Amino acid sequence: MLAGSYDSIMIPVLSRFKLVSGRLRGLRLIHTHPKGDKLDHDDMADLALLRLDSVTACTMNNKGYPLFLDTAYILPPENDASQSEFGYLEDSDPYNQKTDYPLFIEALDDEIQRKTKQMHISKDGEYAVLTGVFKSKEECDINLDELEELVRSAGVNIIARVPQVKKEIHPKYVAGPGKLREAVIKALMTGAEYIIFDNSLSPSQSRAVSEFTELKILDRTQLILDIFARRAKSNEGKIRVELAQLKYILPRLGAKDDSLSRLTGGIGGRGPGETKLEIDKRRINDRIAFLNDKLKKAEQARDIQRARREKNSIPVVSIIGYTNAGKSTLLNSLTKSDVYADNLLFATLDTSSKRIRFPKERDVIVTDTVGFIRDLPANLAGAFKSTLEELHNADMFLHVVDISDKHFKKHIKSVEKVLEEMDLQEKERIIVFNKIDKLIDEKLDEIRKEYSDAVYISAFKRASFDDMLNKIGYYFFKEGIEGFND
Ligand SMILES: Nc1nc2c(ncn2[C@@H]2O[C@H](COP(=O)(O)OP(=O)(O)OP(=O)(O)O)[C@@H](O)[C@H]2O)c(=O)[nH]1
Ligand SMILES: [Mg+2]
Repeated sequence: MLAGSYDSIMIPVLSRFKLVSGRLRGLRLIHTHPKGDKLDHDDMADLALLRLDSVTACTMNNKGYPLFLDTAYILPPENDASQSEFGYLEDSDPYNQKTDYPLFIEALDDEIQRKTKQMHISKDGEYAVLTGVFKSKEECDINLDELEELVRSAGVNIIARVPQVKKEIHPKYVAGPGKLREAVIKALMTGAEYIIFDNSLSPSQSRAVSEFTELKILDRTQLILDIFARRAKSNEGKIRVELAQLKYILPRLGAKDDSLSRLTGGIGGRGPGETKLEIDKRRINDRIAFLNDKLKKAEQARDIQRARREKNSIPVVSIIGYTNAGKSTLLNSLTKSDVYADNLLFATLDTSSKRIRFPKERDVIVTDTVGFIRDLPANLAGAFKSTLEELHNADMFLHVVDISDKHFKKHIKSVEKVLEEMDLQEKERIIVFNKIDKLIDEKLDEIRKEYSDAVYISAFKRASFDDMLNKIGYYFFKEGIEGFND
């Protein structure tokens, strides 16, 4: 029971009635409209955003007796977007209600659950609605395609995109409140647990959006962190990821415990360490200090290792390139080894080094690296400095490019930008166009004309490596690879 003023009531946080995706809240709102209007825009917003079982406005006559009941409820989701989202009860006489309410809602809830499940292609896993604000339609498509790959790599399914093309971002909510509301409703309607922003959310935006909805909110940085957290294998890699996660969370800690648990949860609760609800800033700071200390020790160990390798003066070739270009696959076929490669972004997070032997027993060390990505969030760029710093020790880069990706030119640019930022642009470099098996001949010829210096391979087929190996051989030993594959 809530008492409001003449023209509004405040609905408190409904944490006692947990929101379960693809279901109704188990709560109906019946309230008076002293002014005599029927259900208005705000009522419908509450119905959708709070996912109430139903909302009823009761108008009254001038003596204060109930006159008319106007009741709306959420309809089960339809694949047809033009379908209405709400239904209305005919039952409007306050003194003669005919609806068996519990029965009606139970049936509706079942139907919503059934229809929501039908919309989910895969039975397992969680679903996300993607959103973001983009300067142009083109930027929107490219970024959302990539975000979709990232989300998929994090093991989450995508149910819808609700983007906004607009020059300016909304200072508080990033997307305009109307757009955010649309995304939230879409998520609730489709049983999605997440709303994922392509934009980076500042701490205050992150808090504002988390207060707007009970759904889990992630931005691109968090998503990448989450993927990193899953994949990091080495001691140092794990420390760096956890540090980046903690530093990300710290300024976002709000007053509300509830949003805190959602912020720190990450996907499937893979937040940093064992930190859950009870974390506070002090404990996070303690943990950061502890990890920094551990990191220093790990770095010292690595420097010793590296110094040892440098003494050997064996040429080092580093395989670099955009994420998912096929770097690890190439390393595997090149060195007949078994480094983890998968059709996921950031499959590789720790560098691995392998040797290949050129004729006359000359060795070359080949290293695999973490994939590049555009606008790597600043705190992450730092986190992976160690991985990329090894690039300074390389004598040559193989810049692997997935030419079957329609955005491959953009990927080349992103990689070159990172090289420039790291002052590595002068290093010897071979552009290796990979996945030629996925292209038709005409398209391949076209690209060959444009990039005549590049070599063309399929990382699956060693037979396609001759050109590349010859180039490497000539660069280091002034000699090709005649007899290399014998
Ligand atoms: N068709 C085709 N697929 C390839 C080729 N090379 C790699 N792939 C596939 O591309 C996907 C990515 O390969 P990875 O080797 O993991 O890519 P990566 O560059 O190491 O990716 P990250 O470590 O995530 O940055 C895998 O599914 C590979 O099987 C190729 O020549 N042809
Ligand atoms: Mg890899």
